Amino acid sequence: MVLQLRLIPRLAAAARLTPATSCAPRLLLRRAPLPPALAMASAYSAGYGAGRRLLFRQLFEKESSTYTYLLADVADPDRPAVLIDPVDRTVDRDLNLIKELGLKLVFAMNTHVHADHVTGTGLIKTKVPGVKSVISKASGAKADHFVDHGDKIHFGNLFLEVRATPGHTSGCVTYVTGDADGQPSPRMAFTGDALIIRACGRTDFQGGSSEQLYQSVHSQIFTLPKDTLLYPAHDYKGFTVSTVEEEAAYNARLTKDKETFKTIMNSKFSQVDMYIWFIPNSHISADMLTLLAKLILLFWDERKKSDNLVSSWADLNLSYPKMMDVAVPANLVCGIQDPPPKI
Ligand SMILES: N[C@@H](CCC(=O)N[C@@H](CSS)C(=O)NCC(=O)O)C(=O)O
Repeated sequence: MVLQLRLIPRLAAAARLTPATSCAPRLLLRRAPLPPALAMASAYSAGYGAGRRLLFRQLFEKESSTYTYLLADVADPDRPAVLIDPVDRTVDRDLNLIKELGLKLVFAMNTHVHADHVTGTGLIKTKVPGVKSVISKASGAKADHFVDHGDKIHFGNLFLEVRATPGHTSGCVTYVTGDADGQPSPRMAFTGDALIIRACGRTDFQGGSSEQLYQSVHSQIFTLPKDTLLYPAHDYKGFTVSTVEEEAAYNARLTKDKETFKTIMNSKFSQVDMYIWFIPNSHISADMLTLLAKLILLFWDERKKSDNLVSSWADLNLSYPKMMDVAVPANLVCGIQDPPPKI
């Protein structure tokens, strides 16, 4: 009896029956099991009824804590797929998965020019002919296809809408699943580094602007339906997904008013500014200078705590990404130089 009860929900899922109808064993056995690929697709897809066509995977690259996203229309006979923010180090893993699932990769897209890892888009193009790389026009990077705010990227009967969300870099975009019948429900937003779960991307290089980032998130992400699933390009704390409702309530930086947000985002600079002012204006020994610097930092930390401005979640004390000098120039050309022309 116990065995039977355990089996019924599984069989019902395989036969796509609701639990309410699953109590009739006759019905359970009438339907042949789904072919493995389709059964897998429905287990990891979103949407309802005929719109149940999205296959979705979240993939992780551990050196840079980057998420790559795979989306495919498995109801289309060609099973067209897109990859968002692939990393060069994990290209083979991603392409093997795509092959195993019988998908046809059409677009390798970036949310922005990354500073902490080399994009996999160029490498993918050398391994899978016909794949087109995609990035925003505002990024200034090279690609096959440039997007602007409001554009749509179609793969089969699914599409992603492009929303400009500058601030982390001047060319950042968020890709959002379509708002139409047959598109995934709830919607899904791939925020790049504009929004990280309970945090956001830094704004201290690559044309970053805290003013712009605040505006971008509040106007382009927090205005999406509350149940929209948010998928960032990075996570450093072990989170995988959030929602608009959750981030609008609990994001340690973006729930603050704009001026407080700007203070949080620029806090590292405030410390640096103090050193820059202090050093040429002092005639004291190096030891004394170090002691004073420590006292200033201590005072600064205490002030932050007492102001209750920033929780440990929000605190920005970031050194430049280790790979920045390599990653940025490489990512401006799709992560890989074009092969020299054959003469
Ligand atoms: N330590 C890492 C870089 C960490 C970092 O700066 N992450 C960026 C996104 S990648 S440019 C960021 O915006 N972080 C915001 C945050 O609050 O963590 C390395 O050396 O690569």
